[in-house]
Amino acid sequence: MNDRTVHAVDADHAIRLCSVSRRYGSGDSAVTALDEVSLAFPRGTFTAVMGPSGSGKSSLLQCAAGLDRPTSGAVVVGGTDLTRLSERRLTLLRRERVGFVFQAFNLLPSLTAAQNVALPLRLAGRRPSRARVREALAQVGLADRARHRPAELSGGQQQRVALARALITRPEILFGDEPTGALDTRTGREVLALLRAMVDDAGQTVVMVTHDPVAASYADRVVFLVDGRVNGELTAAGADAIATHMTHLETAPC
Ligand SMILES: Nc1ncnc2c1ncn2[C@@H]1O[C@H](COP(=O)(O)OP(=O)(O)OP(=O)(O)O)[C@@H](O)[C@H]1O
Repeated sequence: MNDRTVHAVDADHAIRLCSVSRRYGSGDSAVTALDEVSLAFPRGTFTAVMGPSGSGKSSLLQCAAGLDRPTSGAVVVGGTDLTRLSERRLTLLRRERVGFVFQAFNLLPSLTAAQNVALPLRLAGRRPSRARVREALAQVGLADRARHRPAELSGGQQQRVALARALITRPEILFGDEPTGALDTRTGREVLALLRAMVDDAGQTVVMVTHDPVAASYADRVVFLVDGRVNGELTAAGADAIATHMTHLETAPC
């Protein structure tokens, strides 16, 4: 690829992983969690990452989000290779250009919903306007709960506050690690519908690790990992087709 092609590719993709490997430990106890994974996540798309336990899903998310450094390979976010950044610049990039939601909502209990949402901007030394916080809460349907503390909100509402907090910096990409794992079925579906709407209406890029075929069916594309390698993908697939594929991966002989 020449420079011009590289720029064109990066304009179309929120993030690219190029031959990313992550090894833990050394010698006899060394584990290869990711083995030369190359993947691109086009802007404005929703990707689910699935695979058997231990296949490398969390390692992939951690490396892609700049929370962990690959042993080798490159992670390119908006034209910047994360693996070459100093810790300080990596922290800044993560804070401003990447959003996260986890299974645990990780809200600060003593702060109101609005204060929790404003936190990433405050940590970045910026003073968030009330309008911007209100807009983020309205985006997740919680405009009327701004002054409530987490204990006064349902699990689904708390996860929506966490989503608003992740989106307040207008990140290039939003990562979710089992974001509906702690929610009941109906509430989980509401959060998934919200993620889908963020992609369709706001052009957000979303990458989500999940074990749930129904959750994965909200995505445009499902990428499957096995033993730290990409092992196929499905596009616009329903939950039944995704579940069948997963069963096949889990029962296939090595
Ligand atoms: N800090 C670590 N030190 C050593 N090995 C690790 C570490 N983190 C992960 N691993 C190993 O790397 C491999 C991939 O782990 P990872 O957590 O990425 O898988 P996963 O697909 O997310 O699993 P699960 O679905 O069970 O959460 C596993 O064999 C795991 O034991």
